[in-house]
Amino acid sequence: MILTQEQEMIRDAMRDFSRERLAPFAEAWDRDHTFPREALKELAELGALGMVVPEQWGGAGMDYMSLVLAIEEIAAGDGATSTIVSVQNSLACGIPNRYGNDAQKEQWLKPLARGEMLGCFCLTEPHVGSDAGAIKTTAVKDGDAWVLNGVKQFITTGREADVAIVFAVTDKAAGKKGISCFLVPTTAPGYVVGRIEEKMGQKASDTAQILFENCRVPADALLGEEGQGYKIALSNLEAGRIGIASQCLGMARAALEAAVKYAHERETFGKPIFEHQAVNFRLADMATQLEAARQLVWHAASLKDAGRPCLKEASMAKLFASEMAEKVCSDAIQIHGGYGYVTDFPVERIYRDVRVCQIYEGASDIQRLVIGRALAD
Ligand SMILES: CC(C)(COP(=O)(O)OP(=O)(O)OC[C@H]1O[C@@H](n2cnc3c(N)ncnc32)[C@H](O)[C@@H]1OP(=O)(O)O)[C@@H](O)C(=O)NCCC(=O)NCCSC(=O)CCS(=O)O
Repeated sequence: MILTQEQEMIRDAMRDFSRERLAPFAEAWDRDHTFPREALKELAELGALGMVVPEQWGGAGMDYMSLVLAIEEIAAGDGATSTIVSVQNSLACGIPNRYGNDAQKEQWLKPLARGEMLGCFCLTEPHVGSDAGAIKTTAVKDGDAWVLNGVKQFITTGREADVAIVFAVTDKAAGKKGISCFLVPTTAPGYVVGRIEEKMGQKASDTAQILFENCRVPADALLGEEGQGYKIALSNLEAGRIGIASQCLGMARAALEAAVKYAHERETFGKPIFEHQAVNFRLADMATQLEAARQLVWHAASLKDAGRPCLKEASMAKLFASEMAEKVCSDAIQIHGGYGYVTDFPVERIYRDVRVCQIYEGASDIQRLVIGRALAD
């Protein structure tokens, strides 16, 4: 697939930004659990927080291909920042962009797309992850308001967000068709930030448990139709999964580049290890797997840009890219030997950061389930 000149320019600008403003700080942010607020502000100025939202609604009006290129570059600098950016674009902006009315777009989408606000996506619950249709959080109509009660789990940017997109049951008898979607300001009384998870990686991005304790929002907080929530969640996870797959490309590329550099510097048996065929072949396999994943991601993004269905292709891209990335990052550690296992080199952090890509926004086996179902059609 050949990129347009404009797409190449976006990629190059993001690459420069990532090298200067993300990569040099990623280790310290990880160590100190620092939320990258300043970097996000700068990314907002570059239009990277609402890339595919039309300009009319505060976005950059770009295509999905540009978004995946940007996410790859951001992830190459810092995996945690790329998660925040991916969730912001695909879910926090993606859902109101697609389902919001004009008033909701004015109030929420514009500041989200400009990056003046951050958003989070509250679907998963402590006992409900893959089986998303089984959520228990409720929203009950009370006069002119909705009152939400329940607990959401593993919410990216849950503590830092200004607005949450929340899925709750409004009609228990209707099953999955009784789930609705709400825009909840995080300042609403009853939006309570619970535990902040202590994670294996991506420590610069906050992952929170969110409690809804009689959280009262006005009637116009309902996003889309009552009962449409499950469909809204699943249809946007499709774009979310392309975003996660792009992150995998960036992190795997950073690990590959670190391994190539180290292989040129490190000598054994009288020559750089790059010249040992065992190492060179390993690097060749890593580069090939990475490129194969990139083609899947670009294919899914190009279908999305063409307005064509891409549920299966998005799942294929996420499945392959996330499993590829863990293997490439593991191989990068292997090439570094003992130095790959300590924090002096970036591959240790990247390996920890990339692991969750096989889990969030639909675990690998959920992607297999979606792909398998498509084979039956
Ligand atoms: C496991 C599942 C795939 C099971 O799905 P279901 O069988 O329960 O649902 P379906 O019957 O397939 O679909 C229900 C309904 O939605 C419509 N639908 C589905 N997909 C799309 C789509 N891509 N575009 C448009 N519409 C769609 C479908 O046609 C049905 O409509 P009708 O009823 O026919 O009218 C599913 O539960 C699943 O994907 N599970 C995984 C959930 C998941 O990924 N969770 C992660 C959440 S996010 C996270 O972890 C962190 C977020 S963040 O980083 O903070």
